[in-house]
Amino acid sequence: MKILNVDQIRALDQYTIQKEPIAPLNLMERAALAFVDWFVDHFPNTIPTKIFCGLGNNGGDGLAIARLLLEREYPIEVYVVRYAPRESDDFMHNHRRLKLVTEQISYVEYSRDIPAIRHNEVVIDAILGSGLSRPAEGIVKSTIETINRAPATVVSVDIASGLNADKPNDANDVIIEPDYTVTFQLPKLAFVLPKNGRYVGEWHVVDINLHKRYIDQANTPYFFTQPHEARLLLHKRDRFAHKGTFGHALLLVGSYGKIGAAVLSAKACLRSGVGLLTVQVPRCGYAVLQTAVPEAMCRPDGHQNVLTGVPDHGAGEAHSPSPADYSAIGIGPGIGKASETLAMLRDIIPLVTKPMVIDADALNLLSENQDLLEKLPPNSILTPHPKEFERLTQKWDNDYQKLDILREFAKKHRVIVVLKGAYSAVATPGGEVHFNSTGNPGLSTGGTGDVLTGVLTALLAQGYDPVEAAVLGVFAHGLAGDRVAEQRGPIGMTASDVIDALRWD
Ligand SMILES: NC(=O)C1=CN([C@@H]2O[C@H](COP(=O)(O)OP(=O)(O)OC[C@H]3O[C@@H](n4cnc5c(N)ncnc54)[C@H](O)[C@@H]3O)[C@@H](O)[C@H]2O)[C@@H](O)CC1
Ligand SMILES: Nc1ncnc2c1ncn2[C@@H]1O[C@H](COP(=O)(O)OP(=O)(O)O)[C@@H](O)[C@H]1O
Ligand SMILES: [K+]
Repeated sequence: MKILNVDQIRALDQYTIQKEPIAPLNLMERAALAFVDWFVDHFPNTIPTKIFCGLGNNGGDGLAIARLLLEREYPIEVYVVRYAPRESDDFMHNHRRLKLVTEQISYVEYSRDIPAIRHNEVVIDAILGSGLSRPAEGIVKSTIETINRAPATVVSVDIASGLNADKPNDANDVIIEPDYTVTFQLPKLAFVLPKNGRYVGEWHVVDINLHKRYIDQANTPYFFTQPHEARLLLHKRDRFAHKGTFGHALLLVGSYGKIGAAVLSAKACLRSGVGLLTVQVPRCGYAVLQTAVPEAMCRPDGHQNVLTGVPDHGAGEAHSPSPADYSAIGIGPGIGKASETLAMLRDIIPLVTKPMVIDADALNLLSENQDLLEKLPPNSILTPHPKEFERLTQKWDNDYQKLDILREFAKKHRVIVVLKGAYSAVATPGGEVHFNSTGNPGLSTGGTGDVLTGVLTALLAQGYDPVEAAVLGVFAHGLAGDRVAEQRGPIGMTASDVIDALRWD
């Protein structure tokens, strides 16, 4: 699903009005109906509901929503926040229509007009929508502050009043902090950015049938991965497949005290469909790995505690792993930053020609030795969390600047970057960013990143296109986390649970 900017959303509305064609007022009615369908599924018509409307089309939506909810016998009170002398045409139409069915419209011009809001009430916020052009001030600001202080449940129409849909807000902007946002047709970029969490709440997209042709043709770097889109990426298995069909992965993982990371990534790799798996761990991890992951072959490193890439000659290993023997290589979980391990990276990276997966301390070593970035095989997948990404690049002032840095980095180094977190962002060398739709805060626990490395390495080994591997792998990893959260709640989730919950159908 595409994420469009405000100008494009406005153009999409106009395109729909002209090409469907549909009168603007009827389009507003369709939007209000879609909101109301969602609302009646979530709130019974016994809860007192206050609707705050601005004077633009978001306010017009609010008035239409009020009328439709009154028809459904919701106890509604309507407040029009009069911040300006002029209303939009469709606001005025809906105002007239609403006045035919209720006397209950109040006008908020001064602070004393703002009603008290109690805890058992619902507030519908239709003050300002995507037409926001400046920070909330005066009576708009006071109303927003009152709503934010109130103990009620708040639902924003389209977008929280005061929140910019596609650019940063100022630190002292006053913005509605809703429990829910019900948005029209497509998500806004603001919804997937960490700093906006409290200004979005739980968000839902409702379909209002805006014109598909415009959406199909619209240019945007931003996408939101939906379940059916991820599922389309999944390779079907041939009835006559054999284990050679699904590639041979090599994981270079673990150090003394972090062999668990090696085990987690290895298990996840096997649970993600790889044909064969070899894991190289320091000698101290040999017995652990052979016991915990019997399906994997294990190459002990020559070093007792850290990876050096030099084989353990005592174990009959004559050669360092030759990258050409493997269909994909994953490096990083638990490896630490020993100088011998850096030397291993320096040896191996220039020899690898196929895309590889780079995570954790391998990323940190790259940050400190940026010349290595130039040597990465094109389309390699880097999986930093925000701190690791900052070390690779620079500090950012806001989430939008972070996205610019992310896209620039992926383009410049011709790599795929999975910037992890809620709505993990997969940036491609072509400049696109795919935000993931699965996952939950239960995944914020040690080892889940190691699991992701195993998943992605398995997909590359099976011959997935690297961008598709990243989008699909991140989606499946988050979905596994969602399954665990559903079964046992998010709080007690472990990385091992996530591995067990991986499914590929
Ligand atoms: N155009 C359409 O066909 C549709 C529009 N829809 C609704 O329309 C909304 C966008 O409508 P508008 O473009 O009228 O935008 P708004 O409803 O956000 O209002 C914009 C108006 O408020 C003023 N304004 C902006 N920031 C302000 C501030 N901080 N304080 C006071 N006034 C401010 C602007 O100058 C403009 O006059 C969407 O969010 C959505 O709710 C939906 O009905 C779907 C269809
Ligand atoms: N709030 C969240 N919502 C969704 N996914 C999350 C959230 N917090 C963390 N995750 C996911 O959990 C994983 C954590 O990875 P990482 O930070 O590398 O952990 P570790 O290094 O302990 O393995 C990433 O895939 C990330 O996207
Ligand atoms: K709003």
